[in-house]
Amino acid sequence: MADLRLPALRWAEPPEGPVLVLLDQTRLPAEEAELVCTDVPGLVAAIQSLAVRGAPLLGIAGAYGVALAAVRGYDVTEAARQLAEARPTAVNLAYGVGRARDAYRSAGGDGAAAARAALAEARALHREDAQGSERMAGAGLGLLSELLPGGGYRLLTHCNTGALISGAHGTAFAVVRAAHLAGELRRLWVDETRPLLQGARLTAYEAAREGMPYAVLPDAAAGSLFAAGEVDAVLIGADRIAADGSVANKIGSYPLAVLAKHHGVPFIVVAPVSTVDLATRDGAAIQIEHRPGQEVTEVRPGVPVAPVGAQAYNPAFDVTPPELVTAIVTERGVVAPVDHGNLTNVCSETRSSESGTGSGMMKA
Ligand SMILES: CSC[C@@H](O)[C@@H](O)C(=O)COP(=O)(O)O
Repeated sequence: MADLRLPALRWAEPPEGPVLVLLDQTRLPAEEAELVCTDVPGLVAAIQSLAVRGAPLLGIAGAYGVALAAVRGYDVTEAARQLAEARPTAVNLAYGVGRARDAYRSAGGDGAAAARAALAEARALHREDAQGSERMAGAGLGLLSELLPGGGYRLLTHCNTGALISGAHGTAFAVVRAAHLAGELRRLWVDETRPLLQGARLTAYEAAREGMPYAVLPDAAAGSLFAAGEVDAVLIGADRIAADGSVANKIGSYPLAVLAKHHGVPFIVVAPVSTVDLATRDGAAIQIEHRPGQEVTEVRPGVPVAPVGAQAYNPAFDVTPPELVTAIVTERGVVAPVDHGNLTNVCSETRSSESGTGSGMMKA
């Protein structure tokens, strides 16, 4: 079964008024339950609790959140500010919020027509994400066949990057899925992704629904897997890519990049151009979200594993420097991140170039 029974997110207009309906990711895989957001504080809470999460979907949710504020007659500027600040690392959130807010302002900044413009922009972003996901899947599969001509890939992924974070099949997971559909996926290694288990709970859920050959491993077991020669490539998504090609992604991505380099394995980042932030100079300038210590000291909310009062270090993301990244797959093609001109070029490509799914490294 290819697709989720419930979409990751949908706009609905029941008689009581428009709402944004989220598939509550905190309850997966035990149950597919929806969470209905009627206002911006509710959506901000859903973003912060990770009921809705993953960089591309945060952008889409943020855009719909602005539309929700607009159609319900709230202060759109303030709503946009609250949404954009809900989580700091994934640049897509501020990007999606900004697009809907700008559309609202361009349509007069008040009233029904402006609200319709914000909603239309959110829907456009949602569609673009779906189209971009398909292009990344094609480009990523092309890259895999170039890098690993023998086929039969054993791929390692981290966190969750599939249909749960996308209007289609996601970022890195869309490439894995394309490999599976092409009959070339021998094994998907799924990092459990401590502490919130996006891999064990969500990626395994998606892989199972797709009928993939997959196995979950503790993050700390990745080294032994590389040492045993069981990994052909690492595929991850990104929350923000700085101008120098540094990649912020879920905590635990950087150690995988170091392992991949040590073992001569390609480390591939799959992300839409909206994740590239040319205004952030380098990795050191990326703001990393730090989350409550209880996510580490408790095995689940209210069930402690560490002694009472234990301190915790709980960054949600880390930064992988460009020299450890083999390639960045975008919807506009594949770039080598160490050459700074490549990222600038791929971001400034005209939309007409988006029809291409070429997997060749773009020249700076
Ligand atoms: C979904 S594409 C890339 C990233 O957003 C993803 O890998 C990730 O790190 C998500 O983190 P999360 O804290 O679950 O929102």
